[in-house]
Amino acid sequence: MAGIGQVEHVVAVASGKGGVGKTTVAINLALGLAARGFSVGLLDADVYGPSIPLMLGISTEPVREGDALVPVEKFGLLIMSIGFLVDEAQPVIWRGPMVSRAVKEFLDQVAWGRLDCLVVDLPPGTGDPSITIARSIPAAEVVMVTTPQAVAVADVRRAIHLFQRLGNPVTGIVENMAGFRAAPGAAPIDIFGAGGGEALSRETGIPLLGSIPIEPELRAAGDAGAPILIRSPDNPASLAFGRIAEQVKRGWHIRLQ
Ligand SMILES: Nc1ncnc2c1ncn2[C@@H]1O[C@H](COP(=O)(O)OP(=O)(O)OP(=O)(O)O)[C@@H](O)[C@H]1O
Repeated sequence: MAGIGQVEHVVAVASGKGGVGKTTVAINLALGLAARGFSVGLLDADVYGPSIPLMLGISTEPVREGDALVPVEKFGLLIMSIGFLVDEAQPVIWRGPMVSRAVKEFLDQVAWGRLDCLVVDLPPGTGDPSITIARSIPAAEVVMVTTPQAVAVADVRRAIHLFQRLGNPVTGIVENMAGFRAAPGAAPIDIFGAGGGEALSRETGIPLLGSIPIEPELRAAGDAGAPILIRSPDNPASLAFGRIAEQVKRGWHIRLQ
């Protein structure tokens, strides 16, 4: 069956600005949930820079069955990306209404079937696609990704207010690119500052789900199309993603009570 009618939970991963690691968090959160026994889909709705096919090393294309688009399977996830449908070398220059239409088509036409959770990688910021998804799935919970630095936190604050105004619960904050350790046990160097996620959590009352260190292996894993949670499950970043997946799962149980 096409659409998200049989999807139990939708987690939309958002950010206030680009390049903070939203896609990296979406991928590893999806894998962390799958590792905990859930059936998980991953939707790359980043219309302006769909990078999930590359970051997961996917070279196959989704097939059509009638009107429905069948997701590609990799690393135990069902995956659909706007990147499958556009030419890699061409810039995406769609305007607002087209973007909203494309996102709606994704939501309506992808044959997700029954899923415990669909993780959605939103475009950065608060543009049309983010608003379309938020409006189309009022029950989608939003997880905000930020770096520890004050300017990223200012953008994320604006994005949090937008989703809340649209009625989507913002259920967690993930701080990415926190302290870099040159060697295990070495003191962290706070390249992008420190404490932004915690401060934002205190200010907004939204729980900080976890903090991901700057990890060269994480960047290399993304470039190689082999996510860190699969490639190096014991890496500190992988362990942090595991704890974040655990927190997301706990949130579902708490809300059910
Ligand atoms: N904690 C980290 N340590 C090292 N590299 C990281 C970390 N998080 C993300 N990266 C790298 O930073 C780059 C940007 O990450 P990513 O594509 O996930 O960001 P994004 O917020 O989704 O960007 P976009 O604005 O394109 O949506 C990627 O090369 C990724 O591998």
